[in-house]
Amino acid sequence: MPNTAAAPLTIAVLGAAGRMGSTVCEAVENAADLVLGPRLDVGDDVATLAGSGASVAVDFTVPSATEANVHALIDAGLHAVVGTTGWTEESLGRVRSHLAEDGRGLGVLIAPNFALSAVLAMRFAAQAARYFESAEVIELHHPNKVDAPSGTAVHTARAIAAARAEAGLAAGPDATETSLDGARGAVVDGVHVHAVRLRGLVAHEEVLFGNPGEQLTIRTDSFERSSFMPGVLLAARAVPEHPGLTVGLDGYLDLG
Ligand SMILES: NC(=O)C1=CN([C@@H]2O[C@H](COP(=O)(O)OP(=O)(O)OC[C@H]3O[C@@H](n4cnc5c(N)ncnc54)[C@H](OP(=O)(O)O)[C@@H]3O)[C@@H](O)[C@H]2O)C=CC1
Ligand SMILES: O=C(O)C1=N[C@H](C(=O)O)C[C@H](O)C1
Repeated sequence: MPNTAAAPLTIAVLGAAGRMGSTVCEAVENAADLVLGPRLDVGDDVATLAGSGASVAVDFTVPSATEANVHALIDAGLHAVVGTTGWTEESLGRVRSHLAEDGRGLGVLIAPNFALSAVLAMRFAAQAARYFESAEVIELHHPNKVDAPSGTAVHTARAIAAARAEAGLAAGPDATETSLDGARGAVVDGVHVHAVRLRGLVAHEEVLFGNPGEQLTIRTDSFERSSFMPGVLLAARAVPEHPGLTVGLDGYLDLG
């Protein structure tokens, strides 16, 4: 929904020179109801955003910087939309506490993936998880990606694990003895996650489910970073209306 408030929302961008940050700047500039505010990169002080006219900041930086950025944004009185990966239950908890202590009703959205196809894939995977003996996640990305496994894959695996636990499912069958470390990928809450890095890829994920005699594959593909922009802009417009911490864009969508 476009922002129809009297004053257009001014959006600051952190990591503005990066692959995602530069795409966000372009998308904001092309949105009639939004104004592009300060663009921050390495070495810029987030505190300068206080009084800059920006009310929302979008962060696509690096996992090692994003938590400090969010705390600084809260101190500066800005709502935050965060796509950067690397969040843990502990770091999310610290943001939740900071927002409660701050008491100004600021909103923070932290989402591992803003592409609608990925949001739906995560939702469908969580729904399917209870019905299959086996579940594994394969994420496939461009080779310049700094982290592995992807934030989306971690989020997907955690959701599958939670749904399996709720349904009382035991660990998936696996009698393999590995002769090389890493052969079975990383294990996130009991779910195996495999990371592929390949030139030509952008951002992709397959969630594999298996039962005797049948399989289900859920796949999402982002071929271009433009795929993330409708979700980022939706979040930037909506975050002032969602005080507190929200994890996942589905928290702003009516997915039923
Ligand atoms: N949620 C989603 O839908 C998506 C999430 N992502 C995630 O977004 C993040 C960024 O990805 P991507 O754009 O590809 O990465 P890039 O490396 O292209 O961009 C990151 C940018 O952040 C800058 N930067 C690093 N530290 C800081 C800091 N402290 N303050 C401000 N800027 C900083 C970097 O500068 P420099 O290069 O000079 O270090 C760089 O310009 C990753 O965590 C990625 O996983 C990516 C795509 C979609
Ligand atoms: O670094 C990327 O490119 C992406 N990062 C996010 C992640 O780690 O899940 C989202 C998307 O997969 C693209």
